[in-house]
Amino acid sequence: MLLEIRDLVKEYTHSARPIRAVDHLSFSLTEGEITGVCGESGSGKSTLIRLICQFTPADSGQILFAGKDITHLSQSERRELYRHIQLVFQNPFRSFHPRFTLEHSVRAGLYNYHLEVPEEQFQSLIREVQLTPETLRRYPHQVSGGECQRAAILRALCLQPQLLLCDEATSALDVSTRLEIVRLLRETCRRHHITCLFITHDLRLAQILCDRIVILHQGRLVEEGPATDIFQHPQEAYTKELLDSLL
Ligand SMILES: Nc1ncnc2c1ncn2[C@@H]1O[C@H](COP(=O)(O)OP(=O)(O)OP(=O)(O)O)[C@@H](O)[C@H]1O
Repeated sequence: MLLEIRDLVKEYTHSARPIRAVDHLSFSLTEGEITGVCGESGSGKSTLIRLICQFTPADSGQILFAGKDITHLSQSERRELYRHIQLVFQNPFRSFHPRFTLEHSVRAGLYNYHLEVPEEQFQSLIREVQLTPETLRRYPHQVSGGECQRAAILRALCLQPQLLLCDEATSALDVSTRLEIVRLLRETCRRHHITCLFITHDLRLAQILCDRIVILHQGRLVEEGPATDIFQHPQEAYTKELLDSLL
């Protein structure tokens, strides 16, 4: 197992009514697999990502990465962790500095970790994400959402992460671009043996992309299993409801 979530709990207490966004959640990610975490708005998907990345502290439970407890890390340990766990966000434009070219930002990811990718390999990765050196020399406002998201995938890829976390990484794109990015993610993860956690409310995309599916509802795990089982033989009423809403 590359990532294990064990009995994880996160409650937001500063609102009038405390909200348990993640409620005794347990599941794990097998190395090299793409797991889709699916649920409606408010089911706790983004909170889960924030907990894994340590953007917010867990109340209880454990997160293990490659067997190591990463639930509560120091700042320097967190920095080291981010080399191995890369994130692709929903809005590609917000994940790049507007005053730097895409290439500058992609290479900065490497400088930050004192890493070097031989130029030939860098050019090959650019081709792999179906960008051109010319597009990379542009600023974020000079490229399309799809191109910007490809650059975000390239930036992650350059660091050779073990785990890629995608938080609604295709939601801000139009339908055909969404499919292209999903295919790119699938091919890239397979080729580089990257484990992927793909957070989405879009079950159709999860069906195309994912090996395994975890269904969340109000912070709880409703059902999990191989994607084919979940889509062809859902066991839980809530999963059936979600699938019926696709028809
Ligand atoms: N910072 C916060 N403070 C208080 N409540 C929060 C906070 N962040 C999220 N919540 C609440 O926690 C619950 C889970 O939210 P979360 O954003 O994790 O769900 P989600 O499945 O990612 O939803 P969406 O798909 O709409 O982004 C929701 O009820 C939300 O209102």
